[in-house]
Amino acid sequence: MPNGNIIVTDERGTRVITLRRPGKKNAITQNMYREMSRAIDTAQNNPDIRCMIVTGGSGVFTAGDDIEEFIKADASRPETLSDGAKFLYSLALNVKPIIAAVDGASIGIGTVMLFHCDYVLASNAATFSAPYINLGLVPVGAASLLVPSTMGYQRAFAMLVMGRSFTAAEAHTAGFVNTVVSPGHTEVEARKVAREICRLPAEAVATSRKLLRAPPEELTRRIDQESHLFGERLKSDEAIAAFNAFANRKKR
Ligand SMILES: C/C=C/C(=O)SCCNC(=O)CCNC(=O)[C@H](O)C(C)(C)COP(=O)(O)OP(=O)(O)OC[C@H]1O[C@@H](n2cnc3c(N)ncnc32)[C@H](O)[C@@H]1OP(=O)(O)O
Repeated sequence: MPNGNIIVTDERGTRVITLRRPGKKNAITQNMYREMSRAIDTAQNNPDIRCMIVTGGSGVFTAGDDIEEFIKADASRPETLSDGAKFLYSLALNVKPIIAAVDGASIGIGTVMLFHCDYVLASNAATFSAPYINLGLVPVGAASLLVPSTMGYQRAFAMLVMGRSFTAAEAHTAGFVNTVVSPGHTEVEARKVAREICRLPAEAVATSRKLLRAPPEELTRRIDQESHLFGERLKSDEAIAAFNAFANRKKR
């Protein structure tokens, strides 16, 4: 069932996937993961869809996984969070170019997702972090493979092990943002990039893209390894203390 927090529209060969949960900074629930997976999976064999755009609209990309769901999840049953895991597979197995439009904060899975995308536009108000460490967790989504291979070990260490945030300019220098634009302009620019891609010969795009990317089986193997460790970490004292601190932060 569509939940209203993910809006999917098809526009002249481009599927636009919009996260819309403004009251929660676009934090992603398991339902939202399901909707995003469906949008990506159903594009695979649809010849009318040439590329996709993922956007959070203006002001924020996403605050990452919904931490309230982590708190509610039964740590002995990691499958309660399995839609997130399936979404990572959808990204790894996707064969069509994805353009990301990032305006504002991109946190956790929001940032990891970008390393599976093909073209990333950011506003100069964008920030990028993957602060798994601050929650006592470890990276997911093949981040431990893709992040160092994209921007080098030391920058990856700062992001994934130290939990540092990157500005748009730093992300551009690090190589995972193609273009930095003014706030409020990421979607317009993403549509221009989409039109450019849609004009290219589709089969040659698909084959060239495949040559550039890590093999899907390598990505899914790393996703599985990370997910196993992530499941272990979810039960840890460090993670439980961090989730409770987030839940109680406004009560103090
Ligand atoms: C496997 C993948 C794992 C991950 O993705 S790990 C990363 C998880 N995400 C985070 O650690 C980020 C947590 N959120 C924040 O740090 C902050 O928020 C922001 C910096 C994004 C924004 O701060 P501010 O502008 O002060 O807004 P606000 O009052 O904190 O948030 C507005 C409402 O949004 C809810 N919210 C924000 N992020 C999340 C989240 N990740 N999960 C669940 N809810 C979230 C809040 O609670 C609040 O809601 P209410 O107004 O009802 O109190």
